[in-house]
Amino acid sequence: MKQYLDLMRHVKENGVFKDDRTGTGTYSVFGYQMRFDLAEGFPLVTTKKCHLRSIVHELLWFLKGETNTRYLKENGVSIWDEWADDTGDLGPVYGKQWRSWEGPNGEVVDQIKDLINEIKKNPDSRRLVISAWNPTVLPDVSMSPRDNAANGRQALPPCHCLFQFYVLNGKLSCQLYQRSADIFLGVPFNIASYALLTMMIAQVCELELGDFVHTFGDAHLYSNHMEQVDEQLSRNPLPLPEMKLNPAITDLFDFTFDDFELVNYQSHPHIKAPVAV
Ligand SMILES: Nc1nc(=O)c2c([nH]1)NC[C@@H]1CN(c3ccc(C(=O)N[C@@H](CCC(=O)O)C(=O)O)cc3)CN21
Ligand SMILES: O=c1ccn([C@H]2C[C@H](O)[C@@H](COP(=O)(O)O)O2)c(=O)[nH]1
Repeated sequence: MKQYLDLMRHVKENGVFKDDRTGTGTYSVFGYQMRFDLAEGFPLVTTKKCHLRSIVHELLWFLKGETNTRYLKENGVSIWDEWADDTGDLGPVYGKQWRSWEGPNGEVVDQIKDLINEIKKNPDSRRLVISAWNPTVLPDVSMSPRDNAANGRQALPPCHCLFQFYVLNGKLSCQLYQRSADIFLGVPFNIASYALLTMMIAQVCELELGDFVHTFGDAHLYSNHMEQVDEQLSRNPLPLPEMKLNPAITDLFDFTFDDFELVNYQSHPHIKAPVAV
């Protein structure tokens, strides 16, 4: 995961102090790109121990089209709790936009289902795009995330907001545009999540693995993560683990937690950091 450490080092060395919505303060750069060849191993950060369980459950939760933290809580995942209202609602976040985007005339679009059909039917298409960015449901900035969720708006605007697939020589690649990136806490999750989604889609579309390309808008290090960043930069990356998917699954929506097996994950110890809310 040299790519991830290079990003961290780049922002530490070139980032400029910038205030942010949470009041924490960040060191920020605008625009950066990383590339991972998914055939070379599963891109899970090795310079700190990452909790793959949370990542897998969060992705399955998006794919179910759910936007309430109930499923996550039932599975011991608490990463979205700070933004949910008292009933666990987050408003129409990722799951809603991916699986049931509402159009102006009441039509409902299942972007993921349509994407799978299109990859199978028309792999050369340049329109294999999914957007979670829906301006009609963005939060009202005068309200807290919880109050927005309680009022039917997104608790937070999507950070990983647009992604595109690309098929060449029987290999599936994916590029994500992430408008805002918490490099220490969020990005290891985002890389692993999209790598996994690409592997799942490749399997059900009978394609080999290509690249995951990760493109950033505002890539930042929170000012209260700098000690953790120095610790992580002092560590050497270890060989990448391997991710095995249950080969019997042929429908994207049939994957469950037990269909994923991470093998040979060697990592340095976990590093704790506070999340900016
Ligand atoms: N400031 C901020 N950073 C984020 O990465 C982020 C948000 N806000 N808001 C929405 C989601 C929630 N995400 C989160 C939230 C918390 C962790 C976190 O605390 N991770 C810890 C513990 C992991 C676990 O419990 O499994 C870590 O060490 O990675 C990670 C991603 C990603 N997003
Ligand atoms: O998947 C995610 C979700 C969120 N983040 C980070 C990026 C920012 O630090 C915050 C969101 O705050 P905004 O003011 O809406 O940009 O969460 C992430 O890195 N990955």
